[in-house]
Amino acid sequence: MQKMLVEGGRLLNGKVRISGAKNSAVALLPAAILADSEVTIEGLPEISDVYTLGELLEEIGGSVSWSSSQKVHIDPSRMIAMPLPNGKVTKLRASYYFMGAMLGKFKKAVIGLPGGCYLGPRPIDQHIKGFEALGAEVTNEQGAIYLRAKELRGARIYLDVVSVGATINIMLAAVKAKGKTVIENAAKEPEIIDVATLLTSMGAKIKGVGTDVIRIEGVDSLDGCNHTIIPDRIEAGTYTIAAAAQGKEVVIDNVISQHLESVLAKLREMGVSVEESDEQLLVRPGKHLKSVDIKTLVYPGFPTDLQQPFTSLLTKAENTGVVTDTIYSARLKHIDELRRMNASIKVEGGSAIVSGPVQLEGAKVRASDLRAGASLIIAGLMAEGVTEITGLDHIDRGYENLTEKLNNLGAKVWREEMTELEIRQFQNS
Ligand SMILES: CC(=O)N[C@H]1[C@@H](OP(=O)(O)OP(=O)(O)OC[C@H]2O[C@@H](n3ccc(=O)[nH]c3=O)[C@H](O)[C@@H]2O)O[C@H](CO)[C@@H](O)[C@@H]1O
Ligand SMILES: C=C(OP(=O)(O)O)C(=O)O
Repeated sequence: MQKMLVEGGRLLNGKVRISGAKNSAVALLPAAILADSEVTIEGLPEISDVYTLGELLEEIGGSVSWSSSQKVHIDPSRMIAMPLPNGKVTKLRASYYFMGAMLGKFKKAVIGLPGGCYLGPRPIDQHIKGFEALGAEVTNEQGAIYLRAKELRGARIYLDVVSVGATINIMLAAVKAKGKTVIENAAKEPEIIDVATLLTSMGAKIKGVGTDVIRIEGVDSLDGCNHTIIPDRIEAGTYTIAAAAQGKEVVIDNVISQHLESVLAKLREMGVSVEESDEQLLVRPGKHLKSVDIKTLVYPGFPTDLQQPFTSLLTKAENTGVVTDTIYSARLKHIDELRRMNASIKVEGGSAIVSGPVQLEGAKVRASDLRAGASLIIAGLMAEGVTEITGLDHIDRGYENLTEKLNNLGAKVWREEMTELEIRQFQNS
């Protein structure tokens, strides 16, 4: 088991290239199950979630071959409806996409309840509501979801909450259902459009993605295709926030800036200069950062996945900023760790009230989830002294070559093996 060490105080300068989007990748890979012939996906991020999903595709009989570290060929022709009640499915959130994809292809599936970041309860009732509306019988038996259908029939499905996962999962099941499916109050995240683009290249008939009403006309079969993934807006946002916190002049390369408008607007309000050009952002922090309030919302609002990194930045800003996460009200586990680093943050009525500016100090901290990890790394870059971060398996689920990318920008970040005592302390805490 490893820990990460961050020596604070160095200014970030130079260019960082953004990888393919995690939250697209983790849906595109299961979507390949639906095809009858080879699907090639290019630009995949080198992260553990992607490798785990590749292994799961092999477990159900898929042939998965890599022609480079970012390009995979999936031949689904020998896949079977193998039950996956436990094991690797519990290591990540997106294993829930095996439900929609296997239901669409085989009309049956057994999938253990997903893992992923613990951000408070993360129910999947809307996914199940959608599958049932399409004609599936769904039961929960000993922590695994059993789905069976004689046939899937298109239906009108209104989502009670706007959910990325439910929108994609229902799309996956509906593309091969008989007749028309309408998903109302659908989520609009760019990753949903990316998945619909792949499915359309496979022969699916989908209209309205990117709006809150998606219309799908079921087809009998889907073919293989080639697809290139979109850049990761959350990784891009993380480096943009890091540059605002501790940068001189940082170019964020391979980014679709429209995907980050809500975040860039808040950074500009704080006094950060962000210039947008083709596929790049040039970020220069202002001399004095002013605090702002942020409230996370569904896309195109401020993304919950950047709330934690942004909280770290606010410790450097003058005055008080209020952070409210309306998607995951309990996504506040980074706050105690930031306090260990001398941050002045109060939690009141579910909001974090960040007072600044303070000089953060290096400390031993734990990443309780993926973006808490990003938040602590950004705090470490700003801090005086060395910050030691444990819980790296979370960070590795979502950030490709993070130490290398930061060091290329002039940071000093490295990983070390933990001692047996440190591992015991980590496991018992
Ligand atoms: C793999 C992936 O893409 N993960 C992203 C996805 O997670 P995920 O797909 O799990 O998140 P959702 O969009 O589904 O969740 C949004 C909100 O709806 C609630 N909800 C969701 C489904 C459901 O059936 N019932 C229900 O009540 C959730 O508890 C949450 O409060 O979107 C989140 C919100 O942008 C991001 O933080 C995650 O990074
Ligand atoms: C919460 C996240 O991921 P997951 O849904 O995969 O746990 C995230 O990417 O911030």
